[in-house]
Amino acid sequence: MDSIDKTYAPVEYMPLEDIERPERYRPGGYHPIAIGDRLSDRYDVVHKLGFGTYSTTWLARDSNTKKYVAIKIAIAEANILESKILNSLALSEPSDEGYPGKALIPRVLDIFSLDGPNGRHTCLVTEPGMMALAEARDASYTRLFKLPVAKAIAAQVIQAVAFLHHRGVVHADLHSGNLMLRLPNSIDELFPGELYEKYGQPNVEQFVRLYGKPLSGGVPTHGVVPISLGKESELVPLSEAKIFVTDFGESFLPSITQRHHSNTPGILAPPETYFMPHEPLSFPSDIWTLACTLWEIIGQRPLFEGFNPSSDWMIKEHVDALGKLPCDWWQKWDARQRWFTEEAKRTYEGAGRQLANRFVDSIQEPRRESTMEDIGEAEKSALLAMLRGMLAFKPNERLPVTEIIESQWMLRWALPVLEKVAA
Ligand SMILES: Nc1ncnc2c1ncn2[C@@H]1O[C@H](COP(=O)(O)OP(=O)(O)OP(=O)(O)O)[C@@H](O)[C@H]1O
Repeated sequence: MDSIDKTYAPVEYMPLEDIERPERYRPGGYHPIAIGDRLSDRYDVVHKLGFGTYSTTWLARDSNTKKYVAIKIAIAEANILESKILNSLALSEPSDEGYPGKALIPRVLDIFSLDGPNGRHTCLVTEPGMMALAEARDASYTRLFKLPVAKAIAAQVIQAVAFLHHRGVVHADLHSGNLMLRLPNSIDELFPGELYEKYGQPNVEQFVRLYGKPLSGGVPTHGVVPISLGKESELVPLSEAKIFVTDFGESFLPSITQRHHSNTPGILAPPETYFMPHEPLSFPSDIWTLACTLWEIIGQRPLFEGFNPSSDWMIKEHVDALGKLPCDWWQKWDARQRWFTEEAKRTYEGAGRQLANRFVDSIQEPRRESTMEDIGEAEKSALLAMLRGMLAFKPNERLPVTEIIESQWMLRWALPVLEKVAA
């Protein structure tokens, strides 16, 4: 979402695990919701699905259709471009033929506004997901998907990006927290009481203001821990390896909007954000982030690592994995001597991990240790060739998605598995 203040207010309330900070229920912030609320005369709030910087998302039962929906309630006065982009993607265009990725973008089922103590909030109604891929991995000890499941998911993410780029849209935040496993339709057969029996009653905790002060107006009395509808990543069967892409809050059309910054997590941001800050970002920036995200879907550890990393640390990661930067960028990078000689060799012997080592540490060994299928030699070459093409330093040298979708890895190893899911 564009131009929204991300700063956090000082701590005023007891923090609660897995619940949004109550400080963010303030004018211009979240809208207070309680389980059982009826929204827009139609949707009964049954549970909470999650929260982010710009919104809280609730599971509700649509009294008209008797189906469950996700209602994303934006912070007040937010400029919601997300619904405009989703609505335009939903329009039928003859050129969409041959883009299966269209089915992987959520349809906006309804949109309405809510007025409350913190302002006017746009509410976006879409299909509810089971859980984000990131959540399935976080719930798992191995942090791995079975290999066929990972391949089927990766193929769908590529198809989704192919459709978005075909329609002129850069997603701009393609991480595994924004890729959602689909819920089986059978969930709609459960009444809310049965849903609670299966997944547990909402876990509701009281918000407590520090120093015995009363809650500020606009803060709900209770917070709700999000429901867990899914399972650990390694338990996801191939039949459930169906996804959709969420959170178009960062998305933009390069033909209309000049975007120079990336709000995607630092470990996924492309190097042009550091070296070409005056050039607008475009489709290749999605391709870099897509490569990092495909790696995480197939492996156990991120491709590039860092905890709250500085840009210099990230560039060091890129050079370790992929080799020396193009000459002009190398000269521009003042911090290079902290880690490298002028030939881009590490100043400390043994330090630094190349792409091939990362492939072993992150993908092959963890898979073997978890007694899961690993990747054979021919597939490994095809996968690494595709990823290397996606990770070209200069954005204009990166593979476009039209070539990724036709890559050996996609055609020979990923799509055939995806076809089994559809069958
Ligand atoms: N359709 C959905 N089905 C299930 N859960 C959802 C859905 N949409 C959002 N969520 C949950 O809500 C969380 C926040 O949603 P989202 O990332 O879209 O919000 P945001 O405010 O734009 O956040 P940020 O930009 O900080 O990621 C997600 O991580 C997910 O857990």
